[in-house]
Amino acid sequence: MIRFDAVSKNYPNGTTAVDELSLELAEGGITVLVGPSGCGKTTTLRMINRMVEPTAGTVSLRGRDIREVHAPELRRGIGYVIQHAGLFPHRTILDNIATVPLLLGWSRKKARARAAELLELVGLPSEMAKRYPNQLSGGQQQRVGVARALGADPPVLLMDEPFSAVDPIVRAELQAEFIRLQKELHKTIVFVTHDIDEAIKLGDNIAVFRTGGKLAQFDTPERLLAHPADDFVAGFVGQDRGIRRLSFVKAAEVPLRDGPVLPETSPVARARTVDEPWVLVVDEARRPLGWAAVAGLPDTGTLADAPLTPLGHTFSLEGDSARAALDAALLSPSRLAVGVDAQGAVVGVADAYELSAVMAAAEAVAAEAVAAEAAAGDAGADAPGGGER
Ligand SMILES: Nc1ncnc2c1ncn2[C@@H]1O[C@H](COP(=O)(O)OP(=O)(O)OP(=O)(O)O)[C@@H](O)[C@H]1O
Repeated sequence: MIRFDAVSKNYPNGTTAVDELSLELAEGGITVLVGPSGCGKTTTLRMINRMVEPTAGTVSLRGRDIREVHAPELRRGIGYVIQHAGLFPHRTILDNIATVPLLLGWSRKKARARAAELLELVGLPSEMAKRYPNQLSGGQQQRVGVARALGADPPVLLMDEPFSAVDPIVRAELQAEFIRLQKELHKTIVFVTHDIDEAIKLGDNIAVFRTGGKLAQFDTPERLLAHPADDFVAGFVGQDRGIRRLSFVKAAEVPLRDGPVLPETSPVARARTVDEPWVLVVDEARRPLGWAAVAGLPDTGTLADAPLTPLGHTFSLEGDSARAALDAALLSPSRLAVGVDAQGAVVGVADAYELSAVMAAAEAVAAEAVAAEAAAGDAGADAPGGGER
């Protein structure tokens, strides 16, 4: 859909910002451009909307060389979101979001109605419509930035480090919201970040750049972690890529055992018969209340009388990954992760050792997939950017 053919950008001072880039970005997917500072990510992004013109090569959009398209017309179909949202300080939030529809000649009423819809879409309350940007938090401003970029419902969205200027908690919220939004909108998104964790979380495909504007690898997150093309990529994706790979294993695939689970109505004597140092105490709906150390149990009474240590966190078999399960195990006082169903009821437990078995199984599946691809003789054809490249 967006295609780079041997594209280079050289500046008069001798800097090569992008060096012979050939890449094909899938329609309706999120492609993340990632790499160290100065490796040419922003330049690559801006060549898509002609804010930067290549020195050599061709960028095409849906098969059409973008040089043939008048820049303002091209940009109408391409939303653009930048790091600090870049909102107009003297316009209300609603008018900021209505910017593009107004530029397109929509009536003020229609543009504002669309802006109100977009405000809701990005998860902001309608009361914010009349405020000014400085009356919003950084995270809220970023949401407005996204809403504004969606103003004319462009099929393509370019996002340059949109979540980098906010704290880690807000950033995680924005990322989750962004994933939800994309499930609804199916835009073709090109997303720049220098953060490999963000790239892995958001990208359908990831292009890793190295300094000098060279593409080091273009692949799915799974393949990037499993098969980094060289030492640079391996170093960039980091030493803890084993743990990251657990993100691709569904928690539902984690083998659980029953574990030492007892209702709070159980007599403490019952907990002593369990051959474990900790028992998980649950309510009548099997929802976990906390861990009780068997050594610290009162002499008589029920588990409702026992001192409980908080769980840390549980993991959901419905939506979480094995990475969340491992985290839950590491934070649990008993070192057991507690898996719950959609109602929050305990299904079973697993320790870190058991979770490592899931990793081994996932590796075997990945190795099989690679072998099958190689056997089919088209190892490159299905990989992103493959095919006609
Ligand atoms: N107008 C310019 N004139 C000269 N060199 C430039 C110009 N714009 C960018 N560069 C250089 O081109 C290279 C790539 O810049 P670019 O902004 O694309 O990198 P980046 O990967 O987005 O970096 P960052 O993560 O730090 O934003 C850098 O070395 C930069 O200094």
